[in-house]
Amino acid sequence: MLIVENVRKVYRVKEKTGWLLRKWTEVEAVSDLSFQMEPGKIIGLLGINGAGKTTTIKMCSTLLTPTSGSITVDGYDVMRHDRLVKSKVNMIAGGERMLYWRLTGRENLQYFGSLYGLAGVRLQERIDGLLHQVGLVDAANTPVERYSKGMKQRLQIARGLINDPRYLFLDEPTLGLDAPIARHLRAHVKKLAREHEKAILLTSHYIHEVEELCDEVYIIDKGKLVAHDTPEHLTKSICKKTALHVVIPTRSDQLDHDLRQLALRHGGTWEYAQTDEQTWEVTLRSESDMTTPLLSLLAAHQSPVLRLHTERPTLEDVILQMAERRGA
Ligand SMILES: Nc1ncnc2c1ncn2[C@@H]1O[C@H](COP(=O)(O)OP(=O)(O)OP(=O)(O)O)[C@@H](O)[C@H]1O
Repeated sequence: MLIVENVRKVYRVKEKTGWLLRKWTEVEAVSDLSFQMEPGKIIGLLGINGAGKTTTIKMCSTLLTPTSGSITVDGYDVMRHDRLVKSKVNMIAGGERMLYWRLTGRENLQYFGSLYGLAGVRLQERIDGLLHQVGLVDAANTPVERYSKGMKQRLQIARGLINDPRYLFLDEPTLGLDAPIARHLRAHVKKLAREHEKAILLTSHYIHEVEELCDEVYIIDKGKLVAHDTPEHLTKSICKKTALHVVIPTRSDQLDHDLRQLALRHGGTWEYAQTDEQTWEVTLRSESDMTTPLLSLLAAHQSPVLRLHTERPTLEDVILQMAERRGA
């Protein structure tokens, strides 16, 4: 297990206060944060503002020292046993950083492997296995500058797995990738957790990706934990309202009145939108299901129903709602 307990990180920065005057100020990037990562599970770390995600990942992977609190990896403190911890963790970032473009895919992996003390036959076998796993065997001896975006990202994965880490941090792994490549990569991430028993922490601005992959989600704002739950529970507990959309051919004053009454009785809201010259879309939002009373009401008005669909809230709605509440 990787256990983060009451961790705080304060950066000291020099600020200009006058023509030649400078003073030191403190920025609290992470405040009293606690969470856990366990093999086989994917957790999401989502931020509302410049929330402290990167700072947290850097502390967990020994690149930054926490100001206070503790981080342990399989019982080893990240600062006191940093060499041992380094062999158990790794990070994969999105975009095109962290690779040497002039070197081939294989040479990149040889270089990064050597940083972990790997060499000889053991390193070659590991590289062959990883190139196979990410589908880059044929491109192994091609310079990375000739790789497509998707190939570079697959090489990033191989690089992140070079030390066979138990704990893997994925920082925006699908940033800038086309939809089919991103989908392929998500499937690979799932496999790493479910079949290879990796403990994965994912940060992503693509909320649907978090919803699809993560077993649990931690939401942080300005370094503080504001919510922790499964994506489903978070959605249910924070965005309770389901939207019911119905398309009808006519509207009348009496129908408007009755729809308003229906929405009020269910503690919900209602609105109309003209979809084209002949049709109207009514949207009713409420915590309770209004499908049956709505259909009865429309039947009583002898109004045909051209289309009806229900829209359940998503994790994206949760984040937007939280950001609005906190004035982000
Ligand atoms: N080296 C640094 N020195 C001073 N302040 C920093 C430093 N790195 C980050 N910060 C500040 O700490 C806070 C958290 O930054 P961090 O990069 O961890 O957030 P983040 O959630 O990764 O943001 P984003 O999603 O925008 O990358 C921000 O207020 C940022 O300005």
